[in-house]
Amino acid sequence: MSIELLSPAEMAQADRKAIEAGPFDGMGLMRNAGAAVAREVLRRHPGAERVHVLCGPGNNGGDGYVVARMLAESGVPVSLWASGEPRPDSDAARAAGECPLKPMPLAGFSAQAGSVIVDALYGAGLSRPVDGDCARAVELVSALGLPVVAIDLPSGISGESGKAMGPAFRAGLTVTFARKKPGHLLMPGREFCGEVALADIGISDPIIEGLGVQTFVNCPELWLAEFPVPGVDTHKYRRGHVCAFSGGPASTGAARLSALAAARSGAGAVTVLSPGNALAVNAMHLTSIMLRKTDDRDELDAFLADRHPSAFVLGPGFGVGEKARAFAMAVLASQAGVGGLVLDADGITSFREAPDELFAAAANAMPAFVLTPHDGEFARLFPDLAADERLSKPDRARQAAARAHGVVIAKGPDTVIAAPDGRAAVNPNGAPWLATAGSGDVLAGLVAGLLAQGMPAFEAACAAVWMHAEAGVRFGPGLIAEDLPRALVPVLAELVAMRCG
Ligand SMILES: NC(=O)C1=CN([C@@H]2O[C@H](COP(=O)(O)OP(=O)(O)OC[C@H]3O[C@@H](n4cnc5c(N)ncnc54)[C@H](O)[C@@H]3O)[C@@H](O)[C@H]2O)[C@@H](O)CC1
Ligand SMILES: Nc1ncnc2c1ncn2[C@@H]1O[C@H](COP(=O)(O)OP(=O)(O)O)[C@@H](O)[C@H]1O
Ligand SMILES: [K+]
Repeated sequence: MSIELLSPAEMAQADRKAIEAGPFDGMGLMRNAGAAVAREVLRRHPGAERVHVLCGPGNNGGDGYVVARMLAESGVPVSLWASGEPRPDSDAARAAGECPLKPMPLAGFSAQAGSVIVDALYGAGLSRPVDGDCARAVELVSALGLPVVAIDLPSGISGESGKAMGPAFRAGLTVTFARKKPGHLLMPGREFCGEVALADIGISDPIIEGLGVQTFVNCPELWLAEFPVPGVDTHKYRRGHVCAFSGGPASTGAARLSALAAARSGAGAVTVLSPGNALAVNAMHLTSIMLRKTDDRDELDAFLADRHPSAFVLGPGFGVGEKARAFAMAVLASQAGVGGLVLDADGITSFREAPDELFAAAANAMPAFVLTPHDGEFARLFPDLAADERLSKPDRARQAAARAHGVVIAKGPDTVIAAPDGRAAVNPNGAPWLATAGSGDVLAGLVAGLLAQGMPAFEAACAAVWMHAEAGVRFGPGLIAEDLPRALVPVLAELVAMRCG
């Protein structure tokens, strides 16, 4: 698997273990890294009039000296600029020694149109905002609009969090090594990296597997083995029964979007649980989806005992207040074999004054518990985590999941899915077409649909987020939430084929 996302500390550990295991020493890895970058520069910019290689004092700069040497050996005009001397006796110093070009001080850096920039100032070791000559170089390159190839990460971007620590290069291509880092996928890092190319520099898969990495790219490889495919002898209730709670007569559409998505995901039966005064409007718009009057806790308990549903969506269009809290608590307390509760939107907001009550109920619940907050909803349940600027999005989601005793889907352009056991996945395939009213309701229904089919909560949440994004991307401009359930069909077909093939 190459879906692990390595933190800078894990990458340094991989580096050490690879050197111990051989055959490459630190210098060998650095030569491999530099060679991979030089290859990409030659391939992507064959007509470059000049390549300016900007080297920092650490190993990222070391990679830069290798690139400068190899490009010069290939006959490319190269200018070499350094922000400082490498530490004596370091691999970077050796790489500088092997380079026939003498670096010029970065303070004097200038470049012309037609040039390409190789950013080897800082990579994984960036520990504070870039300033001084480096910040000036970032400004100049951006003012000239020159193409940038970044080594490992664009200087100024945190590999851990994707945050811009002050000025940062905007690369067209970032070449990274062994595995991607969270900062390549998290915003705004994803924007600053441009295309990310992964190069093998001789760090083997068993070394990465031995690191115990807990952060992953969210892609089918992560959850396909758990993806539900019905047996030939199945029947509709065995494929799972999802229920979506509807709001009042003026806000019923959201629950129907969740219901439709759950049905498309493969749940065999779906019921909208509606207040009595909204039954008529719901009935007008439902065909294969069932409808049942559910006005209070007694009616809900009767339904649970009578129909043994498998998963619930509570929140989309539901309204904020005591009724949402009571229904959520009833589902979590159910001993009737309910597989899961997805709490979204108004369901989340209803607990803003009493999140601990919700989390305590989830701790003792039989049903799996999944929360699907966007940033605003996240801050309502976890104000301290939302305000903590030191946390990366995956760490914030991980802590929230542990506290909530449930899986947290922290939504946005870089949706993160986290489990209470510390696993986190960063979604790579989101697109802005998904930012449309009701899109989150569809996602909540998809998660419930997969839970109802017996998929474990973390995998169900990851699969739903990926499928939702994939459907949105493929549909593209003009997407509205109503389109998403239908747009899922080809995505589902491919997943089922991959799973069975
Ligand atoms: N870990 C690995 O497996 C490999 C790493 N390689 C390269 O090594 C890089 C990491 O090297 P380093 O750990 O030396 O780190 P960097 O080269 O990114 O940073 C160098 C040093 O600069 C200092 N520094 C950080 N931010 C600064 C700032 N804003 N202003 C001034 N100084 C600052 C830090 O103390 C850091 O030690 C990777 O990004 C990659 O390019 C490659 O050589 C191949 C193998
Ligand atoms: N810029 C973006 N790029 C990719 N996905 C996005 C972006 N903005 C929002 N989304 C996704 O769209 C959905 C919006 O959900 P939500 O905010 O709950 O909206 P609603 O309540 O209207 O359905 C989420 O899945 C979110 O991850
Ligand atoms: K860099």
